[in-house]
Amino acid sequence: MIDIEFETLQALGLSPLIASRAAQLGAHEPTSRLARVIESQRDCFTVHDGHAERLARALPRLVQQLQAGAQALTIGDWVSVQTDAHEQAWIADRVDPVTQIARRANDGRRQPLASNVDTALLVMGLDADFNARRMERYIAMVTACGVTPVVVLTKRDISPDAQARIAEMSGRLPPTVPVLPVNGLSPETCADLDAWMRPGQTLVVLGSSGVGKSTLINTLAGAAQATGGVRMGDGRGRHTTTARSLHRTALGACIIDTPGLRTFRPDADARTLASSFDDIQSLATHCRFRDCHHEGEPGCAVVAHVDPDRLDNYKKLMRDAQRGELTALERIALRGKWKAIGKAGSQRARDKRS
Ligand SMILES: Nc1nc2c(ncn2[C@@H]2O[C@H](COP(=O)(O)OP(=O)(O)OP(=O)(O)O)[C@@H](O)[C@H]2O)c(=O)[nH]1
Ligand SMILES: [Zn+2]
Repeated sequence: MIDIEFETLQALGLSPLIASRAAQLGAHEPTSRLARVIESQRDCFTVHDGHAERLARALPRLVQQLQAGAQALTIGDWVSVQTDAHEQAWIADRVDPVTQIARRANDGRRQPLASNVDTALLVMGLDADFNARRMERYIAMVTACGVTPVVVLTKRDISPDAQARIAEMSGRLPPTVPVLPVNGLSPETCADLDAWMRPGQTLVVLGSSGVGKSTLINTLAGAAQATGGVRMGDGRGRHTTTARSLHRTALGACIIDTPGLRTFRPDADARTLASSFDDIQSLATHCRFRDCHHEGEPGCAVVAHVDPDRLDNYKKLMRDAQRGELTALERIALRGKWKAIGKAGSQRARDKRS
């Protein structure tokens, strides 16, 4: 069995659930240690075992095993690391993640963004970046992964439309989703986020490029230096967001930085995605017709109470997700059908002209 120093590793986000899963990993080697992936490059990882960080590669056996399950190692994963005779560190096993945020790449492949995350800080600027629809999609994506969404609206100090935009966002989201307007540069932001930053917690920061993700992390982690905490992921004291990295914060939580993320295709089915629109779903039970499409039917409770743009966004997300659930063959058949319809249409147009 692998040796686990719970207290030491809790500072890196180890929870009792992950520790019990890790305890079931076979220790192939006496040198095996539990560690967390705190930075991921292309095929090399920085892992931290609570004492020191080091570079490690994954054993080809593990890479193949993960690939077979459409998985890959990613930042936040807990792994067992062994050292060979040349002092090279190898990742031999991975603990099944408790949560994982993933998206679908354009080619349909599953792309994990971060593992073992409790809370996602969904960062959006109150300036030109502001887009409530995109925020709803972020919320659906992380909720579907079992991660708690917290909306962080940055640049409240410099945006003339801040008040109206804060009201718009809080007005259309269900009250279960916290909306926090902040000035990411101000240390007061730490207090606003206090509730999600307890020791053992892991947060991920998601949002478009330039919205203030790094600024927020610097503010949250910066205080760590004052209290003697360790800042990880970047030994040079300068922050770059070309790769993902995990940082410790003053309050004991870990926080994962990601490069700007504008578009994503959620990796979840329609029903799972719908869970972040439970306001719509519970209102739908009050519609007069059981199969109401909320498109102007009489006695529709949804249209009467939900922001119309939010409802549109919900419908679009459901359509996208259902499309995503089609198998490759079904997609080809569907494309063939549309092509045939298009051809028939242009033939009709030609017939008309001649
Ligand atoms: N006034 C003000 N400026 C902010 C705030 N948040 C971020 N900024 C500024 O916005 C710019 C972009 O912030 P970053 O933290 O680099 O943005 P990012 O999201 O990490 O960007 P990427 O690394 O490209 O993904 C910087 O000049 C910050 O100083 C805020 O709340 N108020
Ligand atoms: Zn209805």
